Amino acid sequence: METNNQLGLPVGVTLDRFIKRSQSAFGYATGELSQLLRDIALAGKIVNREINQAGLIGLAGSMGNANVQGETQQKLDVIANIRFVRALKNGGEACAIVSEEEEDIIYTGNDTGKYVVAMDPLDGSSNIDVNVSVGTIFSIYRRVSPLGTKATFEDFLQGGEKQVAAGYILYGTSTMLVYTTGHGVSGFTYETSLGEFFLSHPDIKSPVNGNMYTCNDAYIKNFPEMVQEYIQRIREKGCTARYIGSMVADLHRNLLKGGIYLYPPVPKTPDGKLRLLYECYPLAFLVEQAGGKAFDGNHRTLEILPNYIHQRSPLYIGSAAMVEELMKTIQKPQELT
Ligand SMILES: O=P(O)(O)OC[C@H]1O[C@](O)(COP(=O)(O)O)[C@@H](O)[C@@H]1O
Ligand SMILES: [Mg+2]
Ligand SMILES: [Mg+2]
Repeated sequence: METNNQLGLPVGVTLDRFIKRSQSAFGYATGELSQLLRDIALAGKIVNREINQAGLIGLAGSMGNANVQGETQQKLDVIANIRFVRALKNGGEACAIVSEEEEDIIYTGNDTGKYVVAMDPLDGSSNIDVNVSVGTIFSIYRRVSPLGTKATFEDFLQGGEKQVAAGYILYGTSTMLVYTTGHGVSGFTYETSLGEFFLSHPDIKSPVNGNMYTCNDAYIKNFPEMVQEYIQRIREKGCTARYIGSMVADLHRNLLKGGIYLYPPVPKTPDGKLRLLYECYPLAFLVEQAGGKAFDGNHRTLEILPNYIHQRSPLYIGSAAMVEELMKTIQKPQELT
């Protein structure tokens, strides 16, 4: 029976039992982080149900207004945001939230909460109405501001290496929760009739190499020259292209099968499109924990210093050997000068 060798727990164990065992094994003994992970899983179950029935319960389509990113908000972007904020408020462990869907810090009223959460409530919004996989991404920090006070920007701008937990929920052919607390990566599959997440992917290790690259082909001609050179070279080596357009779904495939996801700076988004706090950092933490790598073209993603809660960043992430080869290619001209 395949087990999570660090905890010795078999496939099929419930998320709750896994969290309990992790709490004692990895010393986050006071239980608040465990409860926070449970609150996120609970909100994920509710959002899963609403995504599945969106077309029946009037949740398809756009809200008609734009979020802080200037992107049109889909109804499910807003609903997912409401569900996660409510679950974190009621859970009591998070004192504040940064969400893709809201400009400012969201105060939960739990000023004694030890944690702050940055989240992308619904990732892959362009795919919502066409029944293609979408996701939720979350990142958790222990606050640095004093307990009992209002959280501050500093609590969110600690840098990717200060994350205590991160992960995603993938609403796909099956619904999965995949997360890390810095002790490896485990995946749980949601069993709808029992309403439970069960361990299905213990100790996920990303293949060192892969034969898939993932980027929006329409933008390639505007990619940095060396990135274009790298893509051309791996194509000639037989790499195939896969692009769902929902980062969580694309990353999950590459995490399990091997591959590289690229979202370079392009004229439309010169700083990259993806958001550092609730897309790049959490996925970089998770991919590194699975043996992969993540860069912005110059720096390791987790070492990028944040200065704004909705800051964007280029992202190259995936199988270690593929990302390393890309980094060497990007840095080659600099070495030659
Ligand atoms: O449409 P593009 O430019 O290819 O961008 C697709 C990327 O943008 C995203 O949709 C951004 O995330 P949101 O949907 O949360 O805004 C990623 O999931 C996806 O990889
Ligand atoms: Mg997103
Ligand atoms: Mg989103």
